[in-house]
Amino acid sequence: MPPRQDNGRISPPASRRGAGFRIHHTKIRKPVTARLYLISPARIEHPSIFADELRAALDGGDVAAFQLRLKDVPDDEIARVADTLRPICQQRDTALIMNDRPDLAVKLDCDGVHVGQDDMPYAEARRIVGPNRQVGVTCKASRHLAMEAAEAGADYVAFGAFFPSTTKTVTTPADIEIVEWWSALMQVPCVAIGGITVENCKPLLVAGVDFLAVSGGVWNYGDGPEAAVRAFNELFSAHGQP
Ligand SMILES: Cc1ncc(COP(=O)(O)OP(=O)(O)O)c(N)n1
Ligand SMILES: Cc1ncsc1CCOP(=O)(O)O
Ligand SMILES: [Mg+2]
Repeated sequence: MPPRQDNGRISPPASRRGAGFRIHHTKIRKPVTARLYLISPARIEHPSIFADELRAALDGGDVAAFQLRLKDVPDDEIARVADTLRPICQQRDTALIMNDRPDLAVKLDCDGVHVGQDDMPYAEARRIVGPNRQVGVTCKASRHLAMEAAEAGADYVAFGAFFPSTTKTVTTPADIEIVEWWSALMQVPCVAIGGITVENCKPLLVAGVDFLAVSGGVWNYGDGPEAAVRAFNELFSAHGQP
């Protein structure tokens, strides 16, 4: 007989656990000091080469989440990349978040999904991923969208873009003041995104942001991704000290 889990669902032995069988997913919880939420490059041509880059980045320090954001890429290619990167994230307790696609988040055993306003409503994403995976929602610069998403049950709300981004050029500009307002009033964690770098992130930390979502600021950092993650974490610790 396979072992029973607390919630009564049957789970196969660890040796036979594959995609879709994990019940306990890595959660993005409200942190005491800010944490890094890493976003993948939009294309990953060679998963095994990128796997080494990701390992190095995660060796630089704490990373709460890694979002697989592959744009205009066929599902089988996304699956190949996810299968290569999933164990790396799991070993380090970094939540693996699928961008745009709740169906793939389930199929590829991710810890959650991120949906934007043009992807699908929060409720639809939640229906697809169920209660145990995380759902984050893009709220751009809108207090209204953020309150709506949080009220509906989103695990985090994302504001931005705070700075010009070379990763996504068409964005809605957001003011740091929205982070200040959100973190003073709300318990649901907030993520800031858009052109964030080691050099420009300090005002977001001062405003009380929970997570910094960063792509170019890590992958294109002069001294490499590992140094970038280390530098972000040093800023988080310095900011967290009284
Ligand atoms: C953490 C986080 N915040 C915002 C976004 C942007 O999502 P969306 O508006 O759907 O744009 P695309 O990323 O799909 O181009 C995000 N991906 N992650
Ligand atoms: C997905 C997304 N949404 C708003 S800006 C952005 C890109 C984030 O990447 P970068 O950190 O390189 O600006
Ligand atoms: Mg999207």
